[in-house]
Amino acid sequence: MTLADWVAGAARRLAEAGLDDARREARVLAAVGLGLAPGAVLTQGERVLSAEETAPLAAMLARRVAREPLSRIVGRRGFWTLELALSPDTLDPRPDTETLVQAGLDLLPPPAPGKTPCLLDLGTGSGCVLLALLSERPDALGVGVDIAPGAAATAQANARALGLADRVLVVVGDWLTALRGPFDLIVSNPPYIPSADIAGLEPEVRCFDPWRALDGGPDGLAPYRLLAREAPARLTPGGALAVEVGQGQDADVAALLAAAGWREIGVKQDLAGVGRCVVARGRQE
Ligand SMILES: C[S@@+](CC[C@H](N)C(=O)[O-])C[C@H]1O[C@@H](n2cnc3c(N)ncnc32)[C@H](O)[C@@H]1O
Repeated sequence: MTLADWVAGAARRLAEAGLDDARREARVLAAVGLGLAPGAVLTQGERVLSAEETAPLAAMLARRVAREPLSRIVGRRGFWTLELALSPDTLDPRPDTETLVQAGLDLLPPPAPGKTPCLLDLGTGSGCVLLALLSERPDALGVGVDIAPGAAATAQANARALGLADRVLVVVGDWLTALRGPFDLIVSNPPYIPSADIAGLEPEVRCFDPWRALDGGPDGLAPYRLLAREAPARLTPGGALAVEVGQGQDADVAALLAAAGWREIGVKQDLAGVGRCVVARGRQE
């Protein structure tokens, strides 16, 4: 079988499995499985594949037909400027979450001699948000918290692989329970899907992202209520909070922060113009 034959057959099976971009995905699977640059799949179409080459490709194709996301099959995801490892306990980081990174960077005080900004990322998952922030701010230290030990281990491994481990502490914990702070910036992309909506999500999400990374309680807002109540005591005076929100949740989250006494509340939009992130400052004193 040639590479072009394999790609054509894989694209057919992926289309039958309901994937929109089946041909491109088939090419990516072939490139990853054979260790080729994506363009080489097109230029090497006549290459004859050996049985040693087609067996792992078939295994990868079967996983994608079962709607496992490509990033999980490959085990890695590009986020911000970083390349991150994933594990079954981590959410697959989404491009929209880069809005939270930018919001966090905008809220931090500018670098100053003798100052070490301290950041906290609640529900760190792969560590994507925290590590992106630290990669941009070499003067800062960061703590990542996750309730899933496997996620915390992956975040720590990502910190090591990116050369950031000496500025990162990852702990297993339940939100703010074990932490006193104070932090200059708290960021979080908490689970925010209303529990009853999870069953209706795409298979890539409901079958492969961990349930704890999705379930935000009956109305999806439970983690924001907790953060609105408990985060102020862990911030430096004038310290800031930035949280990612689901589509349509920005006004509700802004309102519950306002009710809890937060100041300078604002909404940041993602590239599609969706209110994706709510920012606020804690007490001045
Ligand atoms: C939506 S995911 C975000 C992961 C990562 N920050 C990202 O943006 O890709 C939410 C994360 O919160 C974690 N989590 C859920 N409940 C938690 C809790 N009670 N305390 C700490 N972390 C929690 C989940 O394990 C998951 O990693």
